[in-house]
Amino acid sequence: MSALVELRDVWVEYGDKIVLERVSLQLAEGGFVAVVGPSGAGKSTFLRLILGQEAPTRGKVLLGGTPMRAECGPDRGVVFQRYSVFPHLTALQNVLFGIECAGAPLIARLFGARRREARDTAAAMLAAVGLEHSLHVYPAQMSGGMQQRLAIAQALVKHPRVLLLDEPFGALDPGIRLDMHALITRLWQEHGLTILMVTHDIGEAFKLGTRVLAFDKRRHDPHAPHRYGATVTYDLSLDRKTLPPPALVEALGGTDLPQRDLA
Ligand SMILES: Nc1ncnc2c1ncn2[C@@H]1O[C@H](COP(=O)(O)OP(=O)(O)OP(=O)(O)O)[C@@H](O)[C@H]1O
Repeated sequence: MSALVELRDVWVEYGDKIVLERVSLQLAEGGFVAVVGPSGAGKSTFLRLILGQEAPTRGKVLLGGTPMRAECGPDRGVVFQRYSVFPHLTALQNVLFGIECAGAPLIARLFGARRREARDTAAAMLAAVGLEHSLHVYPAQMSGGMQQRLAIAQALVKHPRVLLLDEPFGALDPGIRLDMHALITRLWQEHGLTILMVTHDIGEAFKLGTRVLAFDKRRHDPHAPHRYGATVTYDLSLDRKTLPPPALVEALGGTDLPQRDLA
């Protein structure tokens, strides 16, 4: 069986600046892959490649064995750290909009029984993320955690083959982050999702991921930092006993022990 996502010797360059180089990897269906690396290592660029927002300058990106279309499709959902939701729409309207776009791409509006069905689906998705009492609330009236729950509902309602999360919990307070960890783990298990999550928090990566990818530069030219790009420096499949290698913790400038359950 082919991998859900495959990168073959992918490079991303802007002019003479190399951001990513020689990235080859496969992502299996059903995995929860956490992506870490120092700031500027190309983690978001990697996510944008899989989202179809960015095309490789060399190499290939395949989705389900076929070359990725250079556009964001409904088969990929995305949640960013902030601003993933439409501020002028209520929670229900935000999620409903996603269903209407998929069901009626030209006018983004459904009518009659189809609209009622879509409304029920949107309300059920909001209940699944714990927002059943906030259907008619606007994002500006919500806490950061509620907005991220809404963004996740909005992404999931289209049943994406891959859910891409770019620092989704980075702006949240520690307690709310723990609630969100529990939520995303439950949704991943219940919906059989394939998740790719960028995080700056190595503890979060090792707690949630079934696999951790670290991006960094293998080669440096101090006189021309743009000359070499980042690539995958660690690719770790995790079981419950896996701890981050000390060299990786040091590379990320962190000393925190991961919160992985080692019982
Ligand atoms: N459109 C662009 N033109 C030129 N350079 C770009 C462009 N987009 C990204 N870059 C550069 O690519 C590099 C990687 O950026 P990217 O945002 O992918 O890194 P990152 O690992 O996600 O960083 P962070 O952890 O700080 O969010 C950076 O040096 C950035 O300046």
